[in-house]
Amino acid sequence: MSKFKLALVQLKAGLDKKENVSRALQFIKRAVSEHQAKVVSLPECFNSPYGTQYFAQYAESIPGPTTDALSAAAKEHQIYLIGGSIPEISEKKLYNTATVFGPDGRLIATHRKVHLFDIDIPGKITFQESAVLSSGDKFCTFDTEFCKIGVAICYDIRFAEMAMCYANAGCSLIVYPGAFNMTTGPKHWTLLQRARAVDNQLYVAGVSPARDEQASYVSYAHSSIVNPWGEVLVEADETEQIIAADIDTSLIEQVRNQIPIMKQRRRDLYTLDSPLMRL
Ligand SMILES: NC(=O)CC(=O)C(=O)O
Repeated sequence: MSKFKLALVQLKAGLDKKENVSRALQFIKRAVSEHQAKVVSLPECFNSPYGTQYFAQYAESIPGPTTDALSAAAKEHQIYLIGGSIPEISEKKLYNTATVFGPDGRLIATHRKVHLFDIDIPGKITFQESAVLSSGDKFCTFDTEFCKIGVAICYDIRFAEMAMCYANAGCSLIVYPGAFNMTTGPKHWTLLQRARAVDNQLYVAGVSPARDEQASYVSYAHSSIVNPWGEVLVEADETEQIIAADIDTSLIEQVRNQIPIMKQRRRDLYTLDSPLMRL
């Protein structure tokens, strides 16, 4: 059983990459000083605007200037830092990639968005990440002294199977840096976080960029933290801010004992074992 403070930084990312990174660092400092956070997450594409036209222009290799800054921040504040995501370039391919740094500043995990955001809702939104990005082909979990944590990015949240694999691997919390939009966000963003939390009886956090009405892609924002009952513990509005909540792993045990779906699974009828999760 353990308890720790998780803080999410709902950052407003603009066109100036250096400015985005430097503001992210200021917010990380505040998350620690004002909320005593032990785990901090930034949003999807925190060092660039979100959009297929931006990925190549803002892409960096990992390690690179942005992730070097994250590593130093994690070490300075002695926290686990989930670096939202950044456009990554590797061997001429572009990825939407999250990095995770431990309290010693070491890169302990990376996640390349596995499910690319390709949708077409006529008259509302058409988006095709796969026109520019390549998808990742690995899952991402990391261990802390508090619990095991899973990371996935935005559209990945729509795939219940992935969250189940993370739960099956022992995660107590799944963090989704994500930038839902003004069409799908109001309908699905919080609902999906609550659904993944209830399906798996664990904590779920969604961390979004703040809304910028002038941007070509307008983020819904509303970062939130949901408990294993599927209750929203804290939810941001659309503005730039930090939200934080206690993650208490004893509640997971309690819920799983009271509603024991984890033990009642009919594994003779279906499988949850991904080869990626044989850790
Ligand atoms: N931006 C995304 O990756 C996902 C999204 O906005 C949605 O699923 O809706």
